[in-house]
Order: sequence, then structure tokens, then C-alpha cells
Amino acid sequence: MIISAFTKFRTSKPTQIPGLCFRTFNTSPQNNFHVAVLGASGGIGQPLGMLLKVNRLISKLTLYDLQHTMGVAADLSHIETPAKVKGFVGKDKLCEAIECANIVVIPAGLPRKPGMTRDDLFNKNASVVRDLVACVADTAPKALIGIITNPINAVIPIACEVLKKKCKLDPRRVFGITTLDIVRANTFVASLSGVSPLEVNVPVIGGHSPETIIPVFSRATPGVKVSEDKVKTLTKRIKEAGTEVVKAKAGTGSATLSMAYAAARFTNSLLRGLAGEKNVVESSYVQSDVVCDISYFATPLVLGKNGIEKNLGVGKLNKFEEDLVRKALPVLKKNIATGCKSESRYWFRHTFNGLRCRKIYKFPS
Ligand SMILES: NC(=O)C1=CN([C@@H]2O[C@H](COP(=O)(O)OP(=O)(O)OC[C@H]3O[C@@H](n4cnc5c(N)ncnc54)[C@H](O)[C@@H]3O)[C@@H](O)[C@H]2O)C=CC1
Ligand SMILES: O=C([O-])CC(=O)C(=O)O
Repeated sequence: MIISAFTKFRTSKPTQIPGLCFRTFNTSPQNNFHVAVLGASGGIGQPLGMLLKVNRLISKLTLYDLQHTMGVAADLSHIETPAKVKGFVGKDKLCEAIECANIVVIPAGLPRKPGMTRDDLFNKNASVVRDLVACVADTAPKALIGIITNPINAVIPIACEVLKKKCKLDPRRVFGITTLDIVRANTFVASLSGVSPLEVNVPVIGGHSPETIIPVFSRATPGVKVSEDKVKTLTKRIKEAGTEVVKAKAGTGSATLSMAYAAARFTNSLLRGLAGEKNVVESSYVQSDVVCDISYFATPLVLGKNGIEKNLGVGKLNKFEEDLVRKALPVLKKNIATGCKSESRYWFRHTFNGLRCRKIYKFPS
């Protein structure tokens, strides 16, 4: 299963594109990257750790969580690939886990249960992302940060605000991982059209919620002919695919295995960019100005040594897709404002409390 999962990376350029390695790896100096996973003991964290352990571009894999990380690290460390694995458990070990990382991937936080929306996770997950990103800013300010935690639309603005307050924001380095939407779109279109999913590529733009996930079938490659009716049905399915999994898991969580695959694919693309490979394109929800009036949007990006090298923008859309964007914009704006406001409120409270703690000077009477 894992071999076929990575065939996409291997088939296009077998000798240059790193992907899955069993024992046939090469260890050129470029393959020397350190990836840290924060939330490594969870439903996504564990299979993601495994897929990263077999990535030949990684020489060091650090796993951090509030619980169980030592067991996960011990288990993964027995896999016969070069990446050295180290586990860190508990808040006081966070900085050590992140130090000198080239890439930090964050799947930490609560998943939803049936009946919840991703937005319902905001109150719990906002502070998780805020604290983890604050530590990345202090210990590995040059790291590329890939965030999986929901709600993506609002927590990426929080991450950027945290970095901005610490004067460490480089918008080329902060990513909301929306790859699962593309993975799903490719899979569903392939099963409908009979083309191999490894050959299909459907751009998905916007954000990561039912109203904001926008598949762009008009630019799918290879040119797949899907009737108008089918486009509508497929669009609905892709928008609601997360809920489909949440319902099927019946209270035990949301997508974990497909998400781990998607995050491994995304991290692999970041690594390929860092390693100097040209024309690495992957989509992500990032700070951008490609759509008027909106400061975060998912679009295809060219990745390089400093993260985003070029934002390829929204591109040409048909009328149906334009309407989807129009409907998504107010929702996205609200989500972004929620993230930014929450961060300002937190910062104000924090600073104000700090001031209150100091001895208040009283004028001598
Ligand atoms: N971007 C996307 O497309 C997707 C995002 N997700 C999101 O990913 C997140 C994680 O999902 P699962 O792995 O299924 O959840 P999970 O509950 O199985 O695992 C989360 C892990 O995070 C850890 N954690 C919690 N707070 C932490 C902190 N402050 N520091 C370090 N670790 C901490 C927990 O101990 C746990 O091991 C959820 O928010 C979920 O909604 C899930 C699927 C797709
Ligand atoms: O639906 C969820 O809660 C998890 C998620 O983001 C997805 O599967 O796309």
C-alpha cells in the first residue's frame, strides 16, 4: 500500500525525486533535513511519523506530543531507514524537539465528532497552535511551518499573527495543509473517469471548509471530461468528504490515514523545494494577495529553498467555479477575522496582565 502511495513521486523522475525508501537510499549531503512533528502521538501524527521515517530526504525526525511520544519514537526507530528518530514528551521538551528543524509539521489538537463543524474546534485548537508556533518562532525561526490543525481557515491567521508579533513572520514559510482536498478530488475524479489516480491532478483552491473548498475541474489534468451534473455532485462530495469520514468513524475521530498520506505528500514537496529541485508545485492555504480583499487563500504554489517561490494564483475559472469563489469569500473573511481578532485579544490580555503584575507606581501625596 505504501509503495503505491508514493508511486506518484517516484514515477515522474525516479532517480531524482525522493519518495519512499526501503533500503535503497542514497545519502547525499542534501538529504540532511530535520523534520519535527508536533502532535506526533495522535491519529494523524503516528502514521505521518511512519511515512516521514521512510522519506529519504529526512535525516532527523523529532516527535513531540503531550503524551505517549516515547513509545511511538521507539517503535519507529526500528525501521531500517536512515532518519534518526527522537521522541519528546511534555511542554518543557517542546523547544528541544523543534530546535534547528527545517520543517515543523503540526497535527496537534482536537479532531471533530459527528455533528460538529471544523469551526467548533476553534476555541480549543487556537491556543494549541498559538503556543506551538510561538515556540517555533523562538527556536527555529527559519523553519517552514505546515499546519494541519483545524479550523485551518482561522488558525493559519493566528500562526501568522504570532510570528508577526515576534517579528519573525516570513509569509513564504507558513502553510495550511489543504492537500487532502486535492488527494480526494484526484481519487474521486479518477474513479469516475477510469484514469489512474496517479495521473490525475485537480486543483483545489480557497480554504478548508464546505463553503470554501473549491475544486477547479475546468483545469484538471489530463483533460477529464465530466458532465455538468457530475461536476456538481463531485464538488459537493469533495466539500463534504471530511464529514463523510467523521460520520463513518462514528465518534472516534476524523480522517487520519488519508490525512497522514496528504501531509507526507505535502512535506515531501517542501523537502524537494528545500533540496533545490525546480518546479515543485503544491497547493496550500497561505497568506497572499492573489484575491482582492482577502489576505489568506489556497492556491497552487511553486516551492523552493525559502518556501514559497511563486504564488501561481487562482488562474482561469469558469462561471460555476467563479460563483463558488464568490460564495466562499464572505465565509473566509469571517474565519480570517476570527483568527486575527482572537490573537489580538490574547496579546492585549497577556500584555495587560503583565503590566498589572508589575508594582504600580503611586505618586507621593
Ligand atoms: N487539514 C486537514 O485537512 C485535516 C485536519 N485535521 C485536524 O488535525 C487535528 C488532529 O487530528 P487527529 O490526529 O485525528 O487528532 P488526535 O486527537 O488523534 O491527535 C491529536 C494529538 O495532538 C496532541 N496534542 C494536543 N494538544 C497538544 C499540544 N498543545 N502540544 C502537542 N500535542 C498536543 C494530543 O495529545 C494528540 O496526540 C485535528 O484538529 C483535526 O481536525 C484532520 C484531518 C484533516
Ligand atoms: O473533517 C474534519 O474534521 C477533518 C478534515 O479537515 C478533513 O477530513 O478534511
